[in-house]
Amino acid sequence: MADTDTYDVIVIGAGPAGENAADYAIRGSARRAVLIEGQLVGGECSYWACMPSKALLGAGAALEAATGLPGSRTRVVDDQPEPGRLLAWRDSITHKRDDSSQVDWARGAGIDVVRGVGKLVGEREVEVDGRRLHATEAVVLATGSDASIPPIPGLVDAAPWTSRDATNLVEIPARIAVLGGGVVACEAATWLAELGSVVTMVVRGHSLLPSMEPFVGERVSSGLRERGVDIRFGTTFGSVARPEVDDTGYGRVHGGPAVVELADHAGNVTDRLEVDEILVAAGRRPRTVGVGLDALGIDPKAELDVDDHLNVAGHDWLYAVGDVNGRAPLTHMGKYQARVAGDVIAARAEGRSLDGERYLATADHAAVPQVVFTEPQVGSVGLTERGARDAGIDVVTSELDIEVAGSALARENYRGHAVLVIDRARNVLVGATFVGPDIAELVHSATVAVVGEVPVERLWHAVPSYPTISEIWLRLLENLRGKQS
Ligand SMILES: Cc1cc2nc3c(=O)[nH]c(=O)nc-3n(C[C@H](O)[C@H](O)[C@H](O)COP(=O)(O)OP(=O)(O)OC[C@H]3O[C@@H](n4cnc5c(N)ncnc54)[C@H](O)[C@@H]3O)c2cc1C
Ligand SMILES: NC(=O)c1ccc[n+]([C@@H]2O[C@H](COP(=O)([O-])OP(=O)(O)OC[C@H]3O[C@@H](n4cnc5c(N)ncnc54)[C@H](O)[C@@H]3O)[C@@H](O)[C@H]2O)c1
Repeated sequence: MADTDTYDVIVIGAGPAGENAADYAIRGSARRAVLIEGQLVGGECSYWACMPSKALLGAGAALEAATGLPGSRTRVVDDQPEPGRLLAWRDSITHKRDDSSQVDWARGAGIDVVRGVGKLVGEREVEVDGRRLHATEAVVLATGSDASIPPIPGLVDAAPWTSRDATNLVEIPARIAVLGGGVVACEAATWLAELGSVVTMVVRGHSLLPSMEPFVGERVSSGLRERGVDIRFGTTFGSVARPEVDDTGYGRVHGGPAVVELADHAGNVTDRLEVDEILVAAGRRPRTVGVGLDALGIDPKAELDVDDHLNVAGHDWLYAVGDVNGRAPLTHMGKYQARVAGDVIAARAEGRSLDGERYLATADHAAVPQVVFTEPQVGSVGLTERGARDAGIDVVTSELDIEVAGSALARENYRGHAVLVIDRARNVLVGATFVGPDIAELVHSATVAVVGEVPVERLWHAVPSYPTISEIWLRLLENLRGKQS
C-alpha cells in the first residue's frame, strides 16, 4: 500500500493555479499528488473573485446591450438589474461556497485533497495540522494573495469591506465609499451602482486603471459617471471613524455609518463623507508570510525570486505559481504558469530534457492579456505605448475610434476606441488595447498576433468577417499603412 504521507508532488493552495499544477504534474502517469487547502478548493477565483464578480456584472451588460438598440429598448421594462434574482444567480455560480464539485474533480483526476493550512518545514517537507508530508519530486506553492488594507487611521477598526464582501454582498449599502482606482474598484463600483448604491470612488491618482493606455481611464470614468458614480481624483482617505462596528459576516453591512475624511496629497482634509459602508480595493499582497519560506532561508516579506520554469531561486524542487509569485496576478496567467510548472515537474521526474517552449512561462513578460468587465469593457494585451517606449522599443501606433459596420449594428450609439502598438524595427505587434461594448472577445486575436510575432504584412491577410467589431483590425492596419508609407 502507498505511504499516505509521501507523494511525488505536494501543492499548497488549491486555487486555480494549484489545481492545474497538481493535474499537469501527474497527468497520464502513476505519480501521486496532494492538494493542501486551508479554505475552499477552487480558491479566490471561484468563490470570492472572478466568478461572483462576473456573475454580478452580467445582467447590467445584458441590459446595456438590450437598451442600446431600438426594437429591444422599448421592451426593457427596467434598465436596472433585479437584485434578488441577480444575487441568487451569483450564488448559483459560486455554489453557495460549497466546494464539493471541485473536490470531486481533484479526486477524479487522481489528486488527494487534504484540508488544513500547509507550511514548508524543510527541503521537500510540508506540515499540515501536525501531520508531516514528504514530496519525492516537488513542492508547489500556490497560496494566492490577500487584499491589502492601507494603514489609514481608523480604517482597520472600521471593519471595511474587501472584495470578498463586495462579490458576496447580501445587503446593498445605500452609500458606499470605494478606496482605489484599479480593476477591483472599477468593476465593483459598476455593479454596486447598478444595484442602487450611491458610490463615491476615492482615487489617489489622476486616472482610473493607470497602468493601461490613458484613454482607458477616461472612457471608464465616463461610463461610471453615467451610472451616477462620483469619482474624487487626487484624493485618499485621511482617516475613518465608525463608532458602531458589527461583525455581521461577509457581504453584510458591518455596523453603523462611517465618516471618512478625504485628504489631498499634502494631507489636507478636503471633504468629509458619511457612508454606510467602505470598500477597500487597494491592491493585493502575495501570501508568502506564514507558509514556511523562512525555514528555507527565504525572506517571506520579499518578492519571490522565480524563474521562467516557475522554480524558486536556489531550490530546484520548489515552484511558485499564480498570485503568490506576483508575476501576473490573473487567473488565466496563474493557470498558464501552473501548466508550465506541471510540465517541468513531469519532465524532470521522467528524466526528459527541458528544451522547448512549453517549459518556459514567456507570456508573463510580453503577452499578458486582461479584460476588465466595466461598461465599456476594456481589453488589452502586451505593452502600452508608454511601456514599450520605457522598454527602449521604437514604436509606431495606430489609434482610432471603433466605427465599423459591426459596431454600428451592435449599438445605436456605439462608442469605442482602440490602439495597436507596433515595434517599428521588427514590424510586429507588441501591444493592443480596445475599449468599448463587447470587445472582450477581440483580445485573443491580438494575443495570438503578439505571441506569434506575426509580421504586420501577414496581418493584412487575416481578414475580419463582415459585419463584426473585429473589422476595427482592418481600419487600424489601413491607418498604420498610411503612417508607414
Ligand atoms: C474581485 C476580484 C475579481 C477578479 N476577477 C478576475 C477576473 O475576472 N479574471 C482574472 O483573470 N482574474 C481575476 N481576479 C484575480 C484572480 O482572482 C486571481 O489571480 C486568482 O484567484 C489567483 O489564483 P491562485 O490560484 O494563484 O490563488 P487563489 O485563488 O488565491 O488560491 C489560493 C488558495 O490557497 C489557499 N491557501 C493559502 N495559503 C494556504 C496554506 N498555507 N495552506 C493551505 N492553503 C492555503 C487559499 O485558501 C486559496 O484557496 C480577480 C480578483 C479579485 C480580487
Ligand atoms: N477582470 C480582471 O481581470 C480582474 C478583476 C479584478 C481584479 N483583478 C486582479 O486583482 C488584482 C487586484 O486588483 P486591485 O484593483 O485591488 O489592485 P490594483 O493594483 O489594480 O489597484 C489598486 C488601487 O488602489 C490604489 N491604492 C493602493 N494603495 C492605496 C492607498 N494607500 N491609498 C489610496 N489608494 C491606494 C492604487 O492607486 C490603485 O488605484 C489585480 O492584479 C487585478 O488585475 C483582475
